[in-house]
Amino acid sequence: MNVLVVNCGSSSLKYQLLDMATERELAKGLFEKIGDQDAMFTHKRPDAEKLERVEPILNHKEALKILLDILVDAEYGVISSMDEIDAVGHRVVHGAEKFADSVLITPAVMDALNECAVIAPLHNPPNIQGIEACQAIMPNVPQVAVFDTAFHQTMPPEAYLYGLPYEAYADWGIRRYGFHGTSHKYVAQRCAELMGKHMSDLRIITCHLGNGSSLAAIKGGRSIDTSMGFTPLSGLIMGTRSGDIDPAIIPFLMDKTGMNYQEIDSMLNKRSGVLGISGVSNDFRVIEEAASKGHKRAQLALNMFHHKVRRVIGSFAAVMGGVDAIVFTAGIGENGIGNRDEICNGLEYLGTRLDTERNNCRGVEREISVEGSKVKIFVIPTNEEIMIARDTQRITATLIGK
Ligand SMILES: Nc1ncnc2c1ncn2[C@@H]1O[C@H](COP(=O)(O)OP(=O)(O)O)[C@@H](O)[C@H]1O
Ligand SMILES: CC(=O)OP(=O)(O)O
Ligand SMILES: [Mg+2]
Repeated sequence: MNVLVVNCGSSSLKYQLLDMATERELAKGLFEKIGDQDAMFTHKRPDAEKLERVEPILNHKEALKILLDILVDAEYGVISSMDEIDAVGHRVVHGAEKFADSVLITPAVMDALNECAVIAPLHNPPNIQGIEACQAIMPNVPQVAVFDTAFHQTMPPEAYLYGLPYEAYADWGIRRYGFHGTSHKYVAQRCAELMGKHMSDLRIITCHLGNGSSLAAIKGGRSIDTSMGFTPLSGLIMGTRSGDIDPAIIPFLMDKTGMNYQEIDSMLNKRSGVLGISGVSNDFRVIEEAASKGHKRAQLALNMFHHKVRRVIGSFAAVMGGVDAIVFTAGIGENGIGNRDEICNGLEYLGTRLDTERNNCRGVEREISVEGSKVKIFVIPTNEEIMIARDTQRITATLIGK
């Protein structure tokens, strides 16, 4: 069975085509800056030259058309006709309490996704556009939605409820949902495999540190707490998102500056985080470069990020009654050698001992704690796509008889 995995961001589309008999990656690629005149398209199959193009791409539907043309292209293609795509799996960021598992997309599911879009305005609308575009182009191919929120549905109420009047939850569904669940689940499973243990015997803290960042406390294979909340805005300080702030700051700012709630929302989501603190960039590579040249606010942004990650690690060790392993993943977690070093510096009280030699790596799967460290530390490149493809196969297998 060939599964196409589609991950639509606000201005990007990442894809992978996988042969599920062997879980082999047939092709993968990325569209960036969709909507711009100079949108970028990169496509790669393991045995061929990488294709890179810059061209105007209007929207996600157009990106999907280009993608399907390339998949059957004589030079860069990997299948001879679109009939060889058996199913499509989509990343959907917010599924609220409606979805504790992946689902086959039906008209009723689409209605539910549209309802959830209200609480994930940055993420769900592009996810929905991606699904609709695929339905228009491949009307007979089954589509599956895989939710960032699903893995965290095991959190107990004391972890997911906010200290608001109970009606906020009962009437409006206001609670912590948590995100990046597919990534947290994948790296926790790999961590258990690398340790030669069952997830049920382990307490793992997974650190997904990318443009959006979140940590999860995974005890006995279940997410019992996570740093993101009702939306992906809360928790750690991120690229452009503030992370946790005192909610009283919002009415205070509205009163003092005359900003309306849309302006506040835009400030918190797009102009805050390490970008807002450093004034330099949301990209950690650029911030590190500036800090190394003595830019004080760039260094401050890095210090704040490390401090906040350490703070959450400490609190998650507390809620799990200890920790057996810490895993770093996503762009910064996989590549940020200095970031991992700074974060682990001061965690020794938990029983962690980072090996600086082993930590000198990027994008590889490896243990980075010293031999015999009581708490193991790992770098594990995430693979949300394989998780999405596996769920898509599981859910559509009987339907398409493969
Ligand atoms: N070598 C590196 N060192 C530090 N940070 C890096 C490195 N490579 C990538 N990153 C960071 O990873 C982040 C993007 O992570 P990623 O997981 O791809 O995010 P997203 O999926 O949210 O777009 C960027 O902020 C980038 O700075
Ligand atoms: C949920 C979330 O924050 O996703 P991303 O990191 O892709 O922005
Ligand atoms: Mg990501």
